[in-house]
Amino acid sequence: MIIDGKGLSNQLDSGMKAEVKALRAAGIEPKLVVIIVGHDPASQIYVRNKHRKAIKLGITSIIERRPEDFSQADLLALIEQYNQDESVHGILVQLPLPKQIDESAVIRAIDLKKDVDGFSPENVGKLFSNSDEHYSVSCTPKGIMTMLTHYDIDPADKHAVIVGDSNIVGRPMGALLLNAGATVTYTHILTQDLSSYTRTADILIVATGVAHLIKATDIKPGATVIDVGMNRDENGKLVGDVDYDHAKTVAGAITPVPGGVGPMTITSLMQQTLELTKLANRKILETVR
Ligand SMILES: Nc1nc2c(c(=O)[nH]1)N[C@@H](CN(C=O)c1ccc(C(=O)N[C@@H](CCC(=O)O)C(=O)O)cc1)CN2
Ligand SMILES: [Mg+2]
Repeated sequence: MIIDGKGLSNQLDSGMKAEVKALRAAGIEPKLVVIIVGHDPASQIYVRNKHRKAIKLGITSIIERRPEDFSQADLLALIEQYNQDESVHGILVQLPLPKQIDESAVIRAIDLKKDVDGFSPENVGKLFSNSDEHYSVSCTPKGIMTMLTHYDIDPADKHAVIVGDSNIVGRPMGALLLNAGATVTYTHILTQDLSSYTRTADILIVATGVAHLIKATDIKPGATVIDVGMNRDENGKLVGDVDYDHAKTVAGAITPVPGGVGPMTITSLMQQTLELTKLANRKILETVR
């Protein structure tokens, strides 16, 4: 089975469009600000994709582009401007940032109520403690959970193996799967004999940025394989971290690249923008209801 992230993403649009329409009818304009510093070509594509999806759904989208040599102080000031702007519900700073900027200082500067990426220490803490309170979650792992749910792949009592220990994908992914009842194994770049772990995975999440790291022989027959990788091969073609053509003959379910995880990342961003919009306006929405 091929897990069609792009198709699911498009399928979820109509519900979100209706939600935006209802918010606008109540006088509420959902608004997302995306800040991008520098000229990383992949980031330009992702930001453009986010903007297009927002416009399609009726969400107001502002893109703030700044040059490669933009200072941290100026970036913090720009974030503070939007923290103060009550018309803005979500603020996202596209990663990676140029080297002169401290990513964690930038993430901490974003108002918690507008942290649509779920990267703040408070949101991460709530995720890892499986909090009952509202929190945003990193959009890629959230999108993966939405795909698993849609395809009736229940993580409960499954062995999930995470390859790649990033803050954006690997670490929050493991927490979400644990919260859903999976037995989770985190691997690390220092893990020896990686395939001895991957071969025992019922759900295998791969997010390393190493093209074709995972071969068919590294996969347990019937496993669900989620490929978060986005690499350019020698011909400039976009390929994942999984050797898809061979892996799909072994896996029970697998995401393609492109058209798998990427579009669902953007769907999650839109969902969380709407959640934060509703939270910021809950008093108004209570009286409308
Ligand atoms: N502030 C953030 N920065 C980054 C995040 C994030 O969630 N927040 N995640 C990644 C990049 N990312 C979103 O920003 C992202 C990556 C890929 C896609 C996507 O649509 N991929 C398409 C292919 C696009 C292409 O042609 O290159 C696909 O997989 O089909 C969307 C968003 C790092 N930074
Ligand atoms: Mg913060």
